Amino acid sequence: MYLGIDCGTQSTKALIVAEDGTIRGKGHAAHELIERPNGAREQDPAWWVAAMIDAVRQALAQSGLPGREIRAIGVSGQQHGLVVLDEAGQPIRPAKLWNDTETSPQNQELVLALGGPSKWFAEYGIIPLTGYTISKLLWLKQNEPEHFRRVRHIALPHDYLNFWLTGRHVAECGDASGTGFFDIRRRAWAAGPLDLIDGGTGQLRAALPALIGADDIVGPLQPSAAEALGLSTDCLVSAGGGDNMMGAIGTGNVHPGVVTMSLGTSATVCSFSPEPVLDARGWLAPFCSSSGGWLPLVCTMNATNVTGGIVELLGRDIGYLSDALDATAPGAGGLTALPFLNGERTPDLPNATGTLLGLTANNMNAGNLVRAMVEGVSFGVLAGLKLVLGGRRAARIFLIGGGARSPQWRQLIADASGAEIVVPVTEEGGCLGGALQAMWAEKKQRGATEALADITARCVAIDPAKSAQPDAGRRAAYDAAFALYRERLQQIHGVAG
Ligand SMILES: Nc1ncnc2c1ncn2[C@@H]1O[C@H](COP(=O)(O)OP(=O)(O)O)[C@@H](O)[C@H]1O
Ligand SMILES: O=C(CO)[C@@H](O)[C@H](O)COP(=O)(O)O
Repeated sequence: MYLGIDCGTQSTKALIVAEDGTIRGKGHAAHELIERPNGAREQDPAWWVAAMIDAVRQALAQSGLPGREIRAIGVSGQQHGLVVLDEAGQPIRPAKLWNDTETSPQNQELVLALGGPSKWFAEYGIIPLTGYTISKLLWLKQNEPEHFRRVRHIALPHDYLNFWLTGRHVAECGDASGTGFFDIRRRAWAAGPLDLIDGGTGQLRAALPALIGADDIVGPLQPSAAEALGLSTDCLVSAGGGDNMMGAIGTGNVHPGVVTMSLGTSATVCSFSPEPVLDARGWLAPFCSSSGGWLPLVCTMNATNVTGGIVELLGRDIGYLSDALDATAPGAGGLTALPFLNGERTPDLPNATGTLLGLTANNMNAGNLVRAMVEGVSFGVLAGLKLVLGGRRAARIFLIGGGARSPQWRQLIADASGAEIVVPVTEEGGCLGGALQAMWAEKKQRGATEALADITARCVAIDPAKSAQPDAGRRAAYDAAFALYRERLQQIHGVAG
C-alpha cells in the first residue's frame, strides 16, 4: 500500500492506494488561512502538520488496514510558499503563500536588481512573478530583520512536511523550479539571486537543501512521525513535489501530449515536456516536473475563492454554482467578471482588484452573477492553455480540483475549449500522484523498477460518467464571450488576455 498526501491551500487530503491503483482509504482536514487587506496570505506550518496527521489517521481508519501495510508516502504541496526554519529546525514565522501579493514591491525590486526580465531569462530561464518564493525572502529581510537573521533552512511546503516526516532537509526539481532561485535549464539551484538578498554573506546559500531525483527516497519515517501517524518506521518517504507536479502524475501527465487543468484555489493548466519550455515574455511558468522532466504551466491566482465566494455571498451552498450555470446562457447576458480579487499572476497584475462590467437591468440576477464569475475564472485559465500548448488545440483535458466536481463547469470548459473533458476516477489528483510517485521510488529502492508511465497507465482511470464533449453551437457563444472578456481586460488593465 502507498499513501499520497496533498497539502493544498484549503485543506490536506490523504489517500491510500494499492499497487493496482485501487483506493483503500481517504481522509481530509481543513486549513485556516491568515488574510490581510494588504495582500498577505499566510499559514502556520504547524497547521499543515496537524491536518496531515488528522487526514492520514482518517484514511487508515477507513481502510481498516494496519499502519505497517503502508510501504511508502509521497507528499504533494501547494507551490512557492516560504517556510523558514531556525538552527533547531523550528519554523520562525508563518509561511507566506503562493497567493501572497504583499511582496509585489520586493519582486519588482529583485527583477530590476539583476538587470531586468531579459537578464533573468538569459541567466536562469525564468522571470520571477509575484507569488514565487524569492520575493518573500527579501520581504522578510526588509520587514522582519530579526527573523531573517535566524534563517538556517529554506523549505517549500512539501519540503517542510518531508522534513517533519524524516528529519531530512532535501528538495526536488519540480517544486524548487518555482522558487525564482533555480536554474531551469541546468536543473540546479541558482544562488546568484540569493546573494542579491543577503548581500553575499552566504547565509541563504547555506540554507538551501540538497536536491534529490524525482524517483529518490528521502528516507524512512522518523520514530516521532511514525507514532503520530500510526505508521511503521520502515515506511519510506519519496521526493514528493509541488501540487501541480503531483496532479500531473495523478493524471498520467508524465509524457508529451497530456494536458491537466486544475480548478482549486488557483486555476492551473500544464503539459509535460521532456525538454525545458521557456518563455522570454515570462507569461508561461517554465517549471520542472516531479517526474524527471519539465512541466510548462500557467497559474491564475483567483479561482474557487471567486466562484465559491460569490455563491456564499448569495447565501447558497456550492451546488448552486451548477444550478446557476444550468439556468443561464453562455456570456451571462453580456456580464463580464475580471476576477482579480487578490491581484493576479497571469496576467501579471499583482495589485489589481476585481471588476464586473456590462451590468444591465436585464442581466442583473443571481444566476448571471455566478456565471460571470465562473466564466471569468475559466477564460483566465483557458488563455493559459493557449500559452502552454503554444497555440495548438487540446483534444482532451484532464480536469481535477474541487471545481471539477461540477458537471456544468466541466461542460463549460469543454464547450469553451473545444476539447473533451475527462475526470480521473480518483479526483484527488495531487494525492494520487503522491502515492504513485511513492510506488515508483519504493519499487526502484527494492530493485523491482517500473517506469512511472507504466505505473500511471495501470493506476490512472477515467470516470466515463464525468466526461464532457464540446458542443459546437455553444462554442461559438463562448468564443464571443471570451472575445468580450479580452476586450474588457485590455480596456481596464491594458493587457492582452
Ligand atoms: N460541486 C462543486 N462545484 C463547484 N465548485 C466546487 C464543488 N465542490 C467543491 N468546489 C470548490 O472547490 C474548492 C476546493 O478545491 P480544492 O481543489 O480542494 O482546493 P485546494 O487544493 O486549493 O485546497 C472549494 O472551496 C469549492 O469552492
Ligand atoms: O502557485 C501555484 C502554481 O504555480 C498554485 O497552483 C499553488 O500550487 C496552489 O495550489 P492549489 O491550492 O490551488 O491546489
